[in-house]
Amino acid sequence: MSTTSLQYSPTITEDTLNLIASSLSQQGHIILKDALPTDLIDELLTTAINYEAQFKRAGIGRENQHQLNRVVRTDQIRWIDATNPIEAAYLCEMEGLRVAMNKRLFMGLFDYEANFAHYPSGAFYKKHLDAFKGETNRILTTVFYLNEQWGDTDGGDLVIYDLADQTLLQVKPEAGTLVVFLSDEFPHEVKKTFRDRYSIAGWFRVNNSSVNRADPPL
Ligand SMILES: O=C(O)CCC(=O)C(=O)O
Ligand SMILES: [Fe+2]
Repeated sequence: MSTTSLQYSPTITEDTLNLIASSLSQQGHIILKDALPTDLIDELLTTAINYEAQFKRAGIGRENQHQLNRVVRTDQIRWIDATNPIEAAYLCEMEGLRVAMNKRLFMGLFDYEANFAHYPSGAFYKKHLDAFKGETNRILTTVFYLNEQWGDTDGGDLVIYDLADQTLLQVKPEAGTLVVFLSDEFPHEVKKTFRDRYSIAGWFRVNNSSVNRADPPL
């Protein structure tokens, strides 16, 4: 089936979903190679490149901290547009993952937000956590890579640490690789890249009203 079809259905198998669930519950992270169909990867990469003009400098925290932001990260992002069939196909895959993790791990994941990211040569993202315990509705991070034939000297590795700052994993941003980890447990960084590096970063979230708010309100 064409990935541009409106009838797109998720392709991740039950076996793989079981593997993801058991790995998340035991280690809190998983790296999957060749996670999605190659024609979808190609179309996502083409989409990212074609919409280059819409990418904006990525920020962290408040806008008035932009100087600081440039020290922390130098990538450019564009939020996923669900009206584009290619991007909708990616969201459909992630929706399958969301439902499967809720069913297997009772995670209560409510929705998903995601952006394309472009790291031009020289770009990086210093070590950070995507979420802080009790302060966020981001629960589970996903990163999906779109880069064909990533070489050993191309840089741009994702390095994942534990909360004691020990290196756990080093991941090449190779097309088809999907990384999933608990957002508040794994500091991570993107090493300086030496060629254009394209990815989709996303976060499964719990319902906002269940975080940071008294229930019922006082
Ligand atoms: O692209 C990556 O490997 C990770 C990106 C990341 O950490 C983020 O966008 O929060
Ligand atoms: Fe991150």
